[in-house]
Amino acid sequence: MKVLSAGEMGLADRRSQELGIPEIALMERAGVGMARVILERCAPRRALVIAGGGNNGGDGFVVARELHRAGVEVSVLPVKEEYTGSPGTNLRILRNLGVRLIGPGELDAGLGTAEVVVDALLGTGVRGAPREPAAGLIGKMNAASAPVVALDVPSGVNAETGEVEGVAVRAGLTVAAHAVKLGCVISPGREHAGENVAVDIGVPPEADVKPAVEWTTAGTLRGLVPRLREPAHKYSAGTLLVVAGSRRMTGAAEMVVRGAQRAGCGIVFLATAGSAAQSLDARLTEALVSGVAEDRGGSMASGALEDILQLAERAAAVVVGPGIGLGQERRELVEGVLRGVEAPVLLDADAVTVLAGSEALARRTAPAVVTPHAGELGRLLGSGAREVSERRLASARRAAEEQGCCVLLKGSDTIVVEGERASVNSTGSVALATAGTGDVLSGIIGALASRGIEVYDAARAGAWAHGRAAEIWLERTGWPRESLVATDLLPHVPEALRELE
Ligand SMILES: NC(=O)C1=CN([C@@H]2O[C@H](COP(=O)(O)OP(=O)(O)OC[C@H]3O[C@@H](n4cnc5c(N)ncnc54)[C@H](O)[C@@H]3O)[C@@H](O)[C@H]2O)[C@@H](O)CC1
Ligand SMILES: [K+]
Repeated sequence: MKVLSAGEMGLADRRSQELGIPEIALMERAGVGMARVILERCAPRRALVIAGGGNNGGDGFVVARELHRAGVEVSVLPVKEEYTGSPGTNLRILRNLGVRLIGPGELDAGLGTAEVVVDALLGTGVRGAPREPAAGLIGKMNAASAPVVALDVPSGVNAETGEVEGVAVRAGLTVAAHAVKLGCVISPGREHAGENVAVDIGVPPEADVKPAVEWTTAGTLRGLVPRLREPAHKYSAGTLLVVAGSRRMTGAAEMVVRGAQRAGCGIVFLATAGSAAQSLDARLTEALVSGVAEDRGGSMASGALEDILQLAERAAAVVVGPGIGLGQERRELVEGVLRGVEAPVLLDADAVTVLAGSEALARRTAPAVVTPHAGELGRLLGSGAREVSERRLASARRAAEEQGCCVLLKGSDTIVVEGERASVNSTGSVALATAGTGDVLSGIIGALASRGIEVYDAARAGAWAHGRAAEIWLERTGWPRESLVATDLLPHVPEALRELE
């Protein structure tokens, strides 16, 4: 699957036209391809096409003609009085064919009988929140009982960013011209798009564009994760220090360690609160567990820093955060690790939260990666979870710039940003929305970093393998996705990583 931003698609389109391919030829191939997908997937007897005033509406007119040609009873609602250019030509053909054109007054009846509603209202040309009458039409489409297929982009979704400023169509399927639009793989646009499919519209390779934001697939990662080379001993295979857990939170530490072990770490050291060490040592037979100083609540104390830095000297990477708890002492501990550890450091969970307002991360020059979800990133940025959820790519970019580190923003669309580089992960499932999966992810990324992979690549490869492990679990068990628990991922991590060889 190819993913391009709206701007990149516009460039590919302009270049194609400069090479002499007429706009109407691109529109024709787009509409023909989109209609074929609709016929194959939905096989409707009656369809309603809602067409906007731009080229997205023009695609809709071609789709309507193709559905009509295939024997579907089609109604088309053109929102504008007068059409010119390629959309105008295609609307004229519909008139000549006697395809039923309806006005707003007949919309409810059309929606009531349609077996598919085709959203050709707004595409990549939308600017700002949908105005009337588009906004009202989007509401009607969302209230329809028939499935909605969006052409190119669900109307109202920003194809560049995935942001939704006002209302937006909720489609079951989005059929894009040439490439899936970036805004359809980034939340919340991703959820509005449903399944994404792209159809070929004849853009020649000479006109194509290399995307600035990578859609991370096995293909883009292949060869990145090295196989162990002989002779390997446990240290050469990657040593990782995990700083995690507290008296009341031992599971998080365990899952980070296990994730790292399955991702090929040669040896994992765990530094945890003294009172948690014994039980973790018993559970983690292959890890070297050290109990360090803790406060009265059973969380690691700032006085543990010296021991932790000593352990870190033997490690090629360090993961800090899961289950360590909050408060000033943890903040001092995390700041101390950022100051004192030269090896790549991954900060997750509580370690991200305690850094709100701290300058330790921004000051650090050695590699670092933070792996927050929207709430944690919202605290780090001081912008709040809602702002991050609504503007995910922009928020991740801002954090990466302000903190001068790699940022992995968790979500159905896991986004990884460092400097100018950005990527969106292609694997995963809603099954991952369960406790502890983030801990496993930290372990995987930490292990990859400990094996010498730079943090940006470790983060995107780790996210990919983590999502892929969930997919493999679903394929193998056939169980409902709600049933997945975080440790189910572990046996599938090696299989996922093997797909990258
Ligand atoms: N040029 C290309 O690369 C190709 C584009 N195609 C289609 O063309 C689309 C882009 O076409 P356009 O650039 O004409 O743009 P759109 O058709 O996406 O949108 C433009 C129309 O929306 C209206 N509009 C914009 N913002 C609005 C708002 N906030 N509220 C209400 N109305 C608003 C404009 O007045 C105009 O009528 C693509 O999404 C795709 O569907 C395809 O035909 C294939 C080739
Ligand atoms: K659309």
